[in-house]
Amino acid sequence: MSETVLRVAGISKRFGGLQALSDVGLTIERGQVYGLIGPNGAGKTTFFNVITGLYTPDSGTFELAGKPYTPSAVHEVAKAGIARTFQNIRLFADMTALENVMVGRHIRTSSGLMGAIFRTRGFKEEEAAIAKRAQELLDYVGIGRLADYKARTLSYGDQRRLEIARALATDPQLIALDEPAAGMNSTEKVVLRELIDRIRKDGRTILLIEHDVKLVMGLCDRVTVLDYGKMIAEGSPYDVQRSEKVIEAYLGPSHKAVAAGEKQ
Ligand SMILES: Nc1ncnc2c1ncn2[C@@H]1O[C@H](COP(=O)(O)OP(=O)(O)OP(=O)(O)O)[C@@H](O)[C@H]1O
Repeated sequence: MSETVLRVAGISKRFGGLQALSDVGLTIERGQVYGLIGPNGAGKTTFFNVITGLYTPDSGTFELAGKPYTPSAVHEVAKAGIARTFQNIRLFADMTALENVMVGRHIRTSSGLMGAIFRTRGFKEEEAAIAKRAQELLDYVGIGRLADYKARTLSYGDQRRLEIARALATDPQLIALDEPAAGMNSTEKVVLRELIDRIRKDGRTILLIEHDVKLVMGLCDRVTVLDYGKMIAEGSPYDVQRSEKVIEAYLGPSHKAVAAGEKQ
């Protein structure tokens, strides 16, 4: 039986005179890769920012794993179980790859500030466990050998993978990836696709904003398409690619020919 991880409804967000989101809602089931696509400025990142507590919506209801949640603060949202990456990579540039992942893990630790100040035995044991888990996650995303390198020295593709490792470190119910393939070459995209597939197979649930239509259509179970802040389609990749509204607003007429060709 399917189990809902995220259910949001009626999200609206206005910036001055601009209605960035109008009555947007979606439901993501456990184990799905869910795609959010649309033209530039459609409201995808605003949606991410709302569900992760960076922006306060004007309206909307939120439920994570069956419990209502209020995305009021980023830290609280991470604790509740949503982790994310950013379109413009946000790593601690002068910390090592390992340390960056350890930071993600710290929201699940218990020793607290006093333990850190007095370096209690409990704190040291916890730190060792966190470092071990962080190394495992670096290995998992394929950059284990770079653990001791400063984040800023990593290639673009490796920095994106490091962001994913850091997000996974919080043991999220839902991992939200904001354009993970941006700036990647085709080889890096293949590796990324395999990684996202593996994360899903290992039981995680993923929300993906991505402009690479091939990647989205190949990976996602469901897709929502936004245009000017409104939902213009929701469904399987197969159906969404054939929606007239989506072709007109986003995919373009050449895609229509491709989709028609596939049917034959
Ligand atoms: N903090 C803000 N203040 C004012 N306007 C904003 C703010 N954030 C986003 N917007 C506007 O809201 C609209 C939606 O932007 P958003 O970044 O969510 O789109 P997007 O679909 O993520 O686009 P892209 O694919 O280019 O990243 C745009 O017109 C943008 O200029």
